[in-house]
Amino acid sequence: MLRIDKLTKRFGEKIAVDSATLDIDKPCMIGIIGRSGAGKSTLLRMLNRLEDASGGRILFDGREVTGLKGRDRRAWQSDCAMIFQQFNLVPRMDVVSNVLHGTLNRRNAMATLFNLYPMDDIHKAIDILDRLGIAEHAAKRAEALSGGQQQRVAIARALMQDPKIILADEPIASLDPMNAQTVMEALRRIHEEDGRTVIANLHTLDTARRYCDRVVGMRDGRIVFDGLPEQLTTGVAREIYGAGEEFSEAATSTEIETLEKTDARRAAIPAE
Ligand SMILES: Nc1ncnc2c1ncn2[C@@H]1O[C@H](COP(=O)(O)OP(=O)(O)OP(=O)(O)O)[C@@H](O)[C@H]1O
Repeated sequence: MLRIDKLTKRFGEKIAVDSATLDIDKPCMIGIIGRSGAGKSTLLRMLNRLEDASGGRILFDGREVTGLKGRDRRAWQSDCAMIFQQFNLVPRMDVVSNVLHGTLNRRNAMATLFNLYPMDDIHKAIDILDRLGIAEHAAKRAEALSGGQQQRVAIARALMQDPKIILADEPIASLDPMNAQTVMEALRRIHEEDGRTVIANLHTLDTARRYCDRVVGMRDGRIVFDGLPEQLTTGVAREIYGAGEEFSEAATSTEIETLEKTDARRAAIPAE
């Protein structure tokens, strides 16, 4: 299905992604972990062709996408929709219009200029919002919604493109634990119910373990781990993060239960 072959990105002297190779042979949910600067965002941006590769290839269903230009490149970008940490919505625009923006690639300039959307698309947008549990907010301005709701609007906009792959760059990094859970559950459902592949950069290990079928670890631009969530032991995590004995998973957690456990443990320690 998706093959990444020795994909490399250089920024001057800096090698941000160093000969990354990945084979995804069936739809799945993949979490990419690694410390800040490991190359996770650059890898996703190359996959989506927001960034050109310096070397290597990306193949989807046997077709090379690394060199696509113009309309073909835009078609590929529709096939692998991207969502971002900061949602990238138009804050003052209503939720439905933000979702309909997902169809921009296939609409002509005049229709876009006058905000003319086919009725079918409007119904589809509302159905998607309903599926994500936020249809009641359809008429509100995006900026009036909570972070978790805004991220679900961004997911709805991505789904409007009917993508085969969803690339999520730190989708929950700006969210509180409750909203983070809702967004991760939405991404998981989209994978399970629609058979879409989801590749998400995540900064917490327990999120990767809990929601993903496969975890990829990056360090200094290289893929240093590619395995099942249960293989991601604390020792392996230390290797990926280049951390010592002081490395604590709970400290990086956004999962409600882990936080509660940590809080309970803290509460049990008598004050000095
Ligand atoms: N446009 C750019 N120009 C120069 N260097 C860049 C550029 N984009 C990324 N880099 C560098 O490439 C390396 C990888 O960055 P990248 O953002 O992919 O890492 P990351 O793992 O996603 O980190 P974070 O979690 O902080 O976003 C970093 O050293 C970064 O400074």
